[in-house]
Parts: sequence; structure tokens; C-alpha cells
Amino acid sequence: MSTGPADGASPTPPNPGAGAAAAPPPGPPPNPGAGTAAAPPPDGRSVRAAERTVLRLARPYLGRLVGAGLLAAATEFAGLALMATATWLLMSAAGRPPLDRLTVAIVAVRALAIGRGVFRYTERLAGHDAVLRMITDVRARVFATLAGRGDAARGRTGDALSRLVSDVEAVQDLLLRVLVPGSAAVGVSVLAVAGAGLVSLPAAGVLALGLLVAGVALPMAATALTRRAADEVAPLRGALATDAVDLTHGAADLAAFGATRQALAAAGGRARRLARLERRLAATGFAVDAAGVLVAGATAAGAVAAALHAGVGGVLVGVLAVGSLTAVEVALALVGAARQRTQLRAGLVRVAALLTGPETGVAPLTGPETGAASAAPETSPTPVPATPVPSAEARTAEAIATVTAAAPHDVRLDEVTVRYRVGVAPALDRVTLDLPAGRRVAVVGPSGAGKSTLAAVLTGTVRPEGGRATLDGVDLSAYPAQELPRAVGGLLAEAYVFHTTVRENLLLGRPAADTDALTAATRAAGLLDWVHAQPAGWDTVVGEEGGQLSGGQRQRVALARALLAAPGVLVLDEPTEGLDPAAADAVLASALAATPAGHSVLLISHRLSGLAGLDEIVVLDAGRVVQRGRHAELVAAPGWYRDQWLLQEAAERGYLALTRRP
Ligand SMILES: Nc1ncnc2c1ncn2[C@@H]1O[C@H](COP(=O)(O)OP(=O)(O)OP(=O)(O)O)[C@@H](O)[C@H]1O
Repeated sequence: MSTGPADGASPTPPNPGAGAAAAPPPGPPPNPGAGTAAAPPPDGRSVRAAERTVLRLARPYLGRLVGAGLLAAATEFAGLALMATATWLLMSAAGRPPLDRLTVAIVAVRALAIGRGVFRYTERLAGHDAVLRMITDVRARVFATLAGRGDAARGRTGDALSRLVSDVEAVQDLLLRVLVPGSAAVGVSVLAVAGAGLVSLPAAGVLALGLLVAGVALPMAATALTRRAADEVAPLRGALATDAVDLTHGAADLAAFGATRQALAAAGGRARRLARLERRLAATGFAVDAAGVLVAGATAAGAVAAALHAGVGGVLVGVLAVGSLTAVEVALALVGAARQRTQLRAGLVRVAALLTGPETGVAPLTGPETGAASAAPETSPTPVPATPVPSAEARTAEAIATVTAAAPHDVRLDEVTVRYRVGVAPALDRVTLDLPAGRRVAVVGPSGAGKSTLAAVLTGTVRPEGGRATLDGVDLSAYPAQELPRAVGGLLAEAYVFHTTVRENLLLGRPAADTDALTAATRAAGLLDWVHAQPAGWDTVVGEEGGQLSGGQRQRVALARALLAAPGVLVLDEPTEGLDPAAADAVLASALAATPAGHSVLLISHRLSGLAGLDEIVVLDAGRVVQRGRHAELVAAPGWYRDQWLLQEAAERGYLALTRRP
């Protein structure tokens, strides 16, 4: 079904008018991936509730975690004591005292240096052992919850995987990078002030003040300065990832609706916003780090001044200076812990929501849940009446026509030949087709016959190597790429559904459409009752590549979008693919009825049912027109059409098995 240009071998590249001065784009793009699926930033209450939920799970491992915290404190304290003792040793040694006065300090320095390494190693061992055990529990619970909800089955594997991996890692980081080092910093700060107090109370007061600034004021400032930006960064990153998928996988659809430039501009805007936020976060981080260094220096200087003022002797003043510097550095770990906590907020809330369920008051899961209807496979005729009521059809066509600026057009293919690669048989071989305003033509034929290639010629995606394709008598290749989609377009092969809301997916077809027009097009595609049944209605997010929809629902969204776009020449490439026979007939009938009078239709279909009312049916085989005429004529004449018609009729009535009996 691929109809893009052949890999570099197409003799005539598509979109020749792309560089020409283009008309202003028809309107804003639907902003695919603009973060519509992202949860609002978590508030303080929900984060604290999430932390409590997660910490409750840590209870069985409390002993190990407290042990890890004590070992972390011992590591930091050993470092502090090592610096203080080494300073005392160096300064005392300068006075050349007898060696035995230094022996204890020398041994202490060695013991502390070795002890610090041992403490650090055992702390990491104990901390990771406890946390990894706990994380195994958390993952098992999260997995059980996700499996129970059937997210993977609903095509939400990416989201499920992210919860299972990165969000659960937020729990791990909360313990290992926030709580353990944070509690160690608090413990060491208390011990440092107590130690300084033994030397000089005023110096201890200065140190306590410095530690409060480093361990409380700076972390609070860092949190306040970065929280808003950090909350915005995560959803923006997600939206950009979605942009990348939508812009690549949905490129053909964006081009078909003339929305490429706007979609690129929207994604570029998000990328620039993310870069600005990240620069701001980095600059704030550097400023807070610099403030920390200043606080450390000022605290040491203040402690020295206070000690000298209190008459403390030279060596102890040196010990106080170095000890204060080291203690403030340890307390500055709380700044890192605060930053880390800010970044973990969203992940923690998401995990807690899974662990506790909605009744806990924890913020809801990312993205609205579509109900069972969204997961249900497309099996039965949807709410479209099997026999459409004429007045409703007329109203639908009218509602679509009221927002339709596209004028009727005459399209003609004259002996058109398309060859994707030099030396291979042509995909279209001297095909002639007349599609004046208001005419409705179906193109049928076996797989690979060239049906989608014909549509691609009409939409200007593929240029013929021979013959002429004209729109109102003007060569199609003369049309600027931005203008052609308003005249010729619709539902192309393998239409892409963007990771955004139903409304925005539809507005890609016609950005200015009002709710009446959306309703009319959606009703004609047989999706209106489903939309109304969703808690979020038009704002229901359809998931990555429409993964939260069934195949049939995806097709209906794409069809509704094409009907809403209502170009003068509507191309519908397999509009009922993925629908069961009854639903396919109903949807085709209502879609054709919803096409404004005067607009022509080129319908590509494998199904031959529902074509009786069309003005002409063209049968293609191996790129050539082998039959053409109305349904009744083709059914009466021997050939591919009649054979296929009988086969499909029999199969759909369930008689296929009988016909094969000898
Ligand atoms: N981009 C492409 N590059 C090279 N060959 C292509 C390309 N697209 C289609 N073809 C070839 O052109 C021929 C016609 O393909 P096309 O997709 O138009 O057939 P189709 O009738 O729409 O088939 P189907 O019903 O299976 O979708 C096929 O032989 C196909 O392999």
C-alpha cells in the first residue's frame, strides 16, 4: 500500500511546488503531542501523600535503611573528623613537639581514612540491599496493578513500561539519594556543632547558623527556584518525544492536510521552550552551588573570628576553620537532596497512585482513561443507522459544507503512467480517469494493482512519468504543495492518528471547524456515540499512534477527519478497513452522503459492497484499467469484478464453505 516515492529512483520527485511561494496555511495545526497526555504538575499535598505511601512500603526494611543512614552519617563524620584531626596534626607538628604527643593523632588519621572507606562501602551495600529488596516488592505490585488494568493490551505499553521502570526508580532515588544522605547530613551537622561547642560556644553558634543556611535555607531556595521549571520540563520532554513520533509517522497525513509547516513550528516552539527551561535550571543550579561555596567560606571565617574573639588558641582555631568548611560542605548535600526530590515528584505520585488506588486522594494517573469501549475490538455496527435517514444525511452534508471553503474541481488523468523504479513494470500504465465536479468513482482491483498509486497521483505525492494529471485543466505539478491539499485530499492509505485528543485529531482536517461540523463528520464516520460515551468526550486522548483506540475506531477518526476537511476532490483509500461488513456498509453510506454536493469522490476499496450508487467503477489490474462501468453492468459481465463480487457475497453470508463442496 506504500505510495511514497521509490527510493531515489523515481524519475520525477513528488511535491515539485514545495519551494514555490505558498498560500498562507489554512489554520493552526492540531498540536499533536502538545503534552495533552501529560498530568498537571503535582501539588505539595499529593507529593507528601505519595511519599508517605512509598515510605510505608519501606517498613519491613526499616532496620536496614536506618543502618544505611547511620553508616552514611559515620562516613561523613569520619571525613569531618579526618580533616579536623589532620589539621590539628599538621599545625601541631609545625611546633616540633615530642613524637609521642602526635602518635594518637597519627593513628587516628589512619584509622579515620580507612574507616571512611569501609563505612562508605558498607553503607552502599546496606542501602542498596534494602532499597533493591523494597523495589522488587514495589515493581511486583505495580506490575500486578498494570496487568490488572490491561494497559499493554490497550496499546499503552510505552506508558506501562515507563511506570514500571523510571517511575519505580523514583522510589529508589527518594531513599538512596534523598533520605539516606539527607539524614546523614543532619546527623553530622548536629555532631559538628556539638564538637565546635567543646572548643568555643560563639564559634559553635556561628557554625550552627551557617549550617542552617546551607542545610535549610539554600535547599528551600533551590526547590522554590526550580520547582516550576522542573514540573514543566518532564511533560515537555514527553511531548517532544511524541512530536518526534508524530512528525515522522504522521508526515504523510500532515502533508495531506497542508499542516506540516505548522506542526514543525509547534514542535520547534516546544523544543526551544525546553532548551530555555533547561538553561534556566542549570543557571539556577550553578547560582545555588556558588552560594553554597560562599556560605561555607563565610561560616568558616565567622567561626574563626568568633573563636579568636573568645581567646581560643591558634591550633584549635585552624581546626575550627577546616572543620567548619567540611561540615558546611556535608550540609550542602541537602541542596542536592532537595533538587533530587523536586525531580522525583511526578514519578512518586504516579507510583503511589498505582500502589494505593484512587481512593487515597493521590493525584490521578497520567492521561484520562478511556473506558472499556476504547479497548473493545471493533466488531459490531456502531451507532450509524444501517439505512441512513435522508434528512439526517442532508443535515450532515450541510453542517460540513457550512465550514467548507473548498470549491468543486474537475480532475482528469490522461494516459497516466507511473513507474517507481527504472526497469520494473509500471505501477500505473496509461490510465485515464475523468473526475468532474460531483462525480463519484470507485477504484477496485487486486492487491498491488495500483489503486493507492492512483490516489497518490491525484494528491500530488507521486508524479507520473508519462501522460497528464490535471486539476481544472492545469497540470497538478503546477500547484504549490501547500494549496493542493485543499483541493484534493482525504483519507490516505494507513492514515495516522496523532497522540492527542479526538478533537485535535479532527481539527487537523479543518482547523476552523466548530462543534457542529465536528459532530456531523464524527456521526458520518460512526464514531459519535463512542465520543459521547467517553468521560472526556472530544478531549479524550487517543494515545500514541491512536493506541488507545481499536483499529476500527482509528479508521473512523481518520475518516471523520477527511470528511471534515471536505476537499473539492475527496480521496478515500479504504475508508472502512478494519470494520466488520455491516459497519463498513453503514459507514460508507453515511460518509458518501455526508460529502457536500458538487464535491467529487475517489473511493478505493477492496470491498465491492456499497458501490451500487457510484457513477463509475474502475477495475485496475497490474496498473491497467481492465474494466470500467457501473456496478450493475460489471456484475452482469464476466471478469474480475463479477468473480470478486460473487466471492465476497458468498463469504459474507457464510456460504463460502458450501460453495467449496464438490
Ligand atoms: N513507494 C513505492 N516504491 C516502489 N514501489 C511501489 C511503491 N508504492 C507502491 N509500489 C508498487 O507499485 C505497485 C502498486 O502498488 P499500490 O500500493 O498502488 O497497489 P494497491 O492496488 O493500492 O495495493 P493494495 O490493494 O495492496 O493496497 C505495487 O507493485 C507496489 O509494489
